[in-house]
Formats: sequence, C-alpha cells, structure tokens
Amino acid sequence: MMEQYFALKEKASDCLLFYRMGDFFELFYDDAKLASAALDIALTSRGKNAGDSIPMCGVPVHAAENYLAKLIRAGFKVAIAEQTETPAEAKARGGYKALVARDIIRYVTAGTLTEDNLLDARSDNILVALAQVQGEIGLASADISTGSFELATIADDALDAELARLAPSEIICSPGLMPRLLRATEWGKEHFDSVGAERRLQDHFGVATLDGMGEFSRAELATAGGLLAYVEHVSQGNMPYLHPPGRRETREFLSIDGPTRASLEIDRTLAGAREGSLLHAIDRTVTPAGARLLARDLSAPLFNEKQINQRLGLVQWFHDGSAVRDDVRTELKALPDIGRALGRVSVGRGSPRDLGQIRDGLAGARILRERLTLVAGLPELLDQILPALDGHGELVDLLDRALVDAPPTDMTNGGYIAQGFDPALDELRSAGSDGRKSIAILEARYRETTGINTLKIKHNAVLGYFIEVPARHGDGLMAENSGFTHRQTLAGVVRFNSTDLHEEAVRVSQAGAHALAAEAAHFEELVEKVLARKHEIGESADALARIDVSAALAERAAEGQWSRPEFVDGNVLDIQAGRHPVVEAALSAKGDPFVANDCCLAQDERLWLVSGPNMGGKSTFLRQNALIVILAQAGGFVPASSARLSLVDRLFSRVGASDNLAQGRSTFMVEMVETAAILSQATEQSFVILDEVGRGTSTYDGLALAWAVVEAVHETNRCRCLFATHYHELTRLADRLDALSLHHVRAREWKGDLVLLHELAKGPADRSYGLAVAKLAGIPKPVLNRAKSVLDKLEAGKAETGGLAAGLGDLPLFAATLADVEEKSDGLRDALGAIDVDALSPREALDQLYALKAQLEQE
Ligand SMILES: Nc1ncnc2c1ncn2[C@@H]1O[C@H](COP(=O)(O)OP(=O)(O)OP(=O)(O)O)[C@@H](O)[C@H]1O
Repeated sequence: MMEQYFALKEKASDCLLFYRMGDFFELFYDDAKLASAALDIALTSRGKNAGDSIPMCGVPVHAAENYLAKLIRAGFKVAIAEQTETPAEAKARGGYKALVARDIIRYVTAGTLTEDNLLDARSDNILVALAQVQGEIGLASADISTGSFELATIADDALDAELARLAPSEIICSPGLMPRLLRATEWGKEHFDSVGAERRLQDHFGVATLDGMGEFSRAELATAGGLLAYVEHVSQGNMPYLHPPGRRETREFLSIDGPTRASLEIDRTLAGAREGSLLHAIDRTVTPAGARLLARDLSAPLFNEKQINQRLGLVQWFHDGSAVRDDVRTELKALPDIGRALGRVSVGRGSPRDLGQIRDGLAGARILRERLTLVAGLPELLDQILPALDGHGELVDLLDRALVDAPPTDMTNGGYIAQGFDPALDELRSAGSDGRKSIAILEARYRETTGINTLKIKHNAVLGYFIEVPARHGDGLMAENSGFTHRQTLAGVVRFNSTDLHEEAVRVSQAGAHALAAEAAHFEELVEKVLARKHEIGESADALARIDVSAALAERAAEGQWSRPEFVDGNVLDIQAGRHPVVEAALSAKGDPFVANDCCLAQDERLWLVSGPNMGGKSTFLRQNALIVILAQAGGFVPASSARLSLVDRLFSRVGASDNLAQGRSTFMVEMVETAAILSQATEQSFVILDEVGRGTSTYDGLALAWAVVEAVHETNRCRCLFATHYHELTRLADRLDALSLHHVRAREWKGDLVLLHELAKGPADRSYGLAVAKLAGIPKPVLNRAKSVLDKLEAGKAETGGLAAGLGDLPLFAATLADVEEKSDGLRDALGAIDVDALSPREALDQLYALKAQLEQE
C-alpha cells in the first residue's frame, strides 16, 4: 500500500494527498503534519516504514468538503486519490490479497473551485495565468465557476494594477516570470507554447480556426493555452466549460493600481473587511450574480464615454421609473444563480437541483423579457441585452416536463423525474408501489391466518423485508410446515421470511433499481441538452446580472439623491455638493450630518492645495472625489448635486506614511516608491490625490520633497490633482504656479474649544490648530501647556529667520532645474550601460573590465 501511496504522492507533487481508505481520506507523513495543524485534528501514527512510525491523520469522506474548504483557505492545494475499483473487482483481478487500485481523480486548488460550499456567492473566483512571449506579457483570467474567460496583453508597468483589479485566488505563470510574482505557482514552460495552445483552444471550443473569436497575440494565445492545460490537469478528465475567450483592451478601462485600490477601500477596507468599503456602501443588488458583476464594474471602471453613457442610460431609466424598478427587482430576487449552477453541471458535479435552478432561472428570464418588451422607449443597452434573455423555450419546456417542482441535490434516492414524463418509468414506479401495497395486503392476511394481531412486516437494510412477531408468538411460527422460515431472534421479537413475501420483495426492489437507473439515464440526457446551450445560458445569466446591477445603482441613487454625471471635453472635474458615501453612511448611523463640498478643477486651476487642521476632513474630501470618478466611469450615479467631468485615464491615490511591513519596506520608503510611480505614470488626463506626502520623514526633507512633487505634478504631469498638506510653507507656491489654487477646511475656536466645520473654503488655512486637536483627543493639560510654550518659542524664531521655507522663493522653477541635471553625463557610466553582459564570453568580459579601468584612470 505504501508503494502505491508514494507513487500517487509523487504525482500529486506540491499538493496534499487525500488518500481514500474506506470511509476516510487519510494523509501521511508531512502532509499529515501540515493538515492536522491547519485543521486542528489529531495527528496519529500507523504502522512502520523502514523502522519509523508513519505520521497520519484522516478526515471522514462525508465531511470532506468542510475540511477541504479550510485547507484551501489556508493556502494549500489538495489532490484527491479515490479507489478506482471495488474490493470485489480487485479480488477478481489479483486474488485475495490484491490492493484496490487508486488514482488521483481531481486536484482542488483555490482558483479552480466549483462547489457551492467552497465559493463565496457574491464574489468572483479568478484563476490567472501569465506568460512572457517575445517580450510581451500575456494574461489569461478565468472564473471556472461561471465560465468567464478573458485574454489581454499587459504592459510591464501595468501588471501590478491588473492583478490588483482581478484579485485572483490563484496565479500560475511560465517559469521566467517567477521572481516578480511571489504568490504565483510555476507551471511548466511546455504548456505555454503558442502553437500547441492554438490547437488546445480549437479542441476545447470544437472549432477548426480561432478566427471567429477575434485576433489574439502570440502571448495571449500562449497564456490561454497554459491556463486551459492547467484546468485540464486539475480537473482530470472533467473539463469545466469556459466561454470562448474575449480580448480585453486595457486601454478601454480606467487604470487603478494596487496601492490606489487599497487606499480608496473600493471592495474591502484596509483591514480586509467588506463592510466599510465603497462596494458595501453602494451594493443594492438582489442576486449573487449581480453582486459579482457590480464588484467587477467597480474594480474596472470604463474609459469609453459611449459605453459609460449606455450604462448610465439604463440606470437613469430605472431611476426615473421606480415602479418598473421595484417589479424587476422583486422578480430578480426570486431567480436562482444560473451561472454557477451551469458551472457545476459542466464539470460533471451538477445535481437535479442545478437543472431545476437553470429551468427556473431561464423561465424567469423569459417572463422578465416579455414584461420589459411591453414598456415603451427602452434605453439602448436594454434593447441590446433583452434578446439574450430568451430563446430557451424548448429547453425550459423539456426541463419543466422532466423534473419535479423542487428537485433534490442528492440523486441516490431518485424521485426527481416528474410523473408523466416517461410512461416506462411511471410503470416501474407503480410496480414498486403496487408491490408495497401487496406487502400490506400480505401483512393483513398473515394476521388473519396466524391470529397474531401484533404481527408486522418491516424493512431494514440488512434483512430487507421480514415478518416480525413478539417473542411469545415465535414458537408457533417455527414449525416446519408453517410457511415461515426463521431469520433472527432478538430480545423481544422473532423475525421470519416467507416465499410470498420474498417474491413481493424482489419485485419491489427490482422495480426500484430499474426506476433509479431510468431516472439517472434521463438526468444524463437532460445534462447533455443543457450543455448543448451552455453558451446561450451563460449569456442569459450575464444579461440578468447587468439588469440587476443597473436597477441596484438606480435604487442607491434614489435613496441618496445622487445625480447622473455628465462627461465633457477638456480637463475638468467639477463636482457640486459632493459627498463621501461611506463616511456619510457612518455619520448618518450616528445621526450626524455630512457637510457636502464642491471641487472644481479645470485646465487653469488643475491643482488644489488643501490645508487645514487635523480631523478637519481633508482626507475625506480627497477620497470622495476619487470615489466619484470611479462611480461615474463605472456607469453609476454619484453622491453629488451635479458632476461634470472629463474622462480620467488613470487614477492615483497616495496617502503619506502608511506602513507595509509585510513587504519589508519602511513607511517612508513605501510612500516614496508610490509617489515615484505617480510621477512617472500620470498623464494630463489622469486624476491624482496626494494626502500629506512627505510627512513620513524629517520636517526639512519632507517639506523639500512635497515642494518638489507639487512642482513636478504641476509642470510635468499636468494632471488634475488634489494635494492635502500640513506644510503651511507650500502655500507660497501659489505665487509661482499659475494653475495651483489654495483651499482649506474651516475650523473655529469657540470659548477655547476647537469646532471643526468640515467645510471647504478658498485660500490658505490661517493656522494649524494642532494643539487644539490634541486637546480634543485628551492630551493631559500639563503636556499641552508645555507644548504651548515650545510652540511660542518656535514661532518667535520663525518670525526672526523667515521660517522653514525662507529663501525658497528665489529658487528657479522645477522645469528650469530639470535641464541642468540632465546635461551632466558620465563616460564611464555610459560605457558600463552599453555592455550587453549576456552576449559576452568570459574572455571578452575580462577585456571590457580592463578597458573600463583604463577609462577611469584617464578621466
Ligand atoms: N464633510 C464632512 N462632513 C462631516 N464630517 C466629516 C466630513 N469630513 C470629515 N468628517 C469627519 O471628520 C473625521 C476626520 O476626517 P479626515 O480624516 O478626512 O480629516 P483630515 O483633515 O484628513 O485629518 P488628518 O489631517 O488628521 O489626517 C472623519 O472621520 C469624519 O467623521
């Protein structure tokens, strides 16, 4: 057995091996140690191998799914080794001692789950494959549970943003990319060969050429092939269905990188919770598929005015028609998740209940379409997607006739095929129930002939049907010619069989077995019929999700009196009375009002410097405008009385000094790495919010950096930008940078206490109120008094010397200094840069080294 185990373990490679033994999956050696710790179950040992006892733990097969879920969540992958023959077959094959054959029937990995219990109904579960081909990075992403499948070519510097958007559960990549992707698993290079991939795609989709699906680059094909090969491998012959791949043009989407996503708390908070995120604050969807689509929309807002306006058109329609909206939402709420049901059916793990869900979902979709078509003046997007809701009439009709109203998940007891669908099945069933009736008649007859009123005919799994009488009547039936044969004597009862009963019992059980087989055969046929239309069913599911999302956004907009954003040319971001949806909800839960604020950026006033006291609302203001851009470009209404904006190509948000110890970088390092990314990537069409950049280091360094960053954003990037700062000195930049304007959040001191008004006003803040905020926070009085005297001293010094920024006014502008720096060149550095190390032989390398040394001496 251990030999067989080792062979399977080798095949399972980096997965834990679940080795089936009777009613348990057993794990051995290191697997057992890891799993017992992760699952908190007992680690035991069993037998010995080469003198050492073998560590072991096990989980019962009937509860395996729960344990699998825990292991997958803890980051493991699991290979399931099942018995592939019965003990009787093994005996027939190899005699009494033959070992039952086992094989790995499936690999369970985070990115390839389809089980309902292991998945979150309201989130996508994405598997990503990455490969580098001819210098390009191909990215394939798929959700096996619904069949979605997308390909893209990603620029090197956009990879992190794309992965942040997708938030995959699992990443596989070709070996070359490994060093960059810590979380990824390497998947053999041979799987990422673009020629083989083309063939694999053709086979999977049953087409002779891929031309009908669109044009794909070599890198995209290779990655798609790698992903398919991986899914083929993990599913071991039960290949799930994937839709034909769509090509994703990254230029069609608003680019949002990882740190921006995290700091804006789009789909989860920095602490990882869903509650408190933008998604949670706006999600009014009524179906799981709608919730998944809304999360996808928010993580990838559009960069295409036409598409945005199409989405907005549908939201507006639902917004203005509250009666239709209510009706549609009520109907959607009752519909099952057909996308995921289809996912399970296509990997061979579907149940009669899944078919029932597909039937009910499609029938509901059709009714919805019929209702909506009757309404006049449908918006364009609805006109486009409505046809996808119909066309399943024949299938729905078949499923309707074939299945009972509420089919079970478990097939073993049958009963899911409806009465009247198949006369032969009905006959088998009535033979079974006739048999059961005959048995009841037999019971009455035996009572009469034996005179034992307490005689009963019963059934159990070991004996089948039997006659039971109380022990005191037992002897009477023992006689040889009584017509009864003795089976069993228990404490109070004696059990018998009879020829008549035996015959009836055989009839009942045969009819039962035949009926079960007939039901199973119908099930297979129905599955085939469903799979023949899987693509169309998938489209219906997508259309329903889009309708749900649009109605939900309309519902949210109506609840909060949000307005439809308008897109204009130029570089405008004009938000009137904007609000932060999450902060507003949190405040209103406490009964506090939120103060709405305007933001008005345009070409000649594109950089706002926002100052003011701590806790004054600077961060809230910055973020609310970034969130409004996301909502608007995702095609939703926004929390403002009006919003006019020009399309944003990239959105950046940086918050000074947030720790990222997990990545081994200090607070300030993170701040600078992220700011560097903005300075190199933001374009004139971008929108950037910078919150107290520079605060993570000493005052002089911080001010100097903040100063230079503001200049660079203004002069070089020329993007729309909100910059919050406590460096009062930066306000001097307003004299030199013509598109920079000063704003502050208002506060007032009243009877010695600070009152924060959370209201934005023009001009610089008059003072910083740091000590007043400290007082609010409860810093002890003696400390405050001491701080006050230190401050007075500092301010007196500042008045004498001109303060921190004394003399900065004389510095030449950023653009002028830039040229200086670039002119300086360094011969040695150039020579070193020009060397192609890979192309050198050891001998040539040595020569180059001599040449460099000589050059150094000369210079
Ligand atoms: N517009 C607003 N209306 C009402 N309350 C607000 C508003 N903006 C912010 N607040 C409240 O003030 C708190 C602090 O806001 P925020 O973090 O934006 O201040 P800040 O100026 O960035 O502070 P710091 O400089 O200390 O980072 C928020 O948690 C919220 O409760």
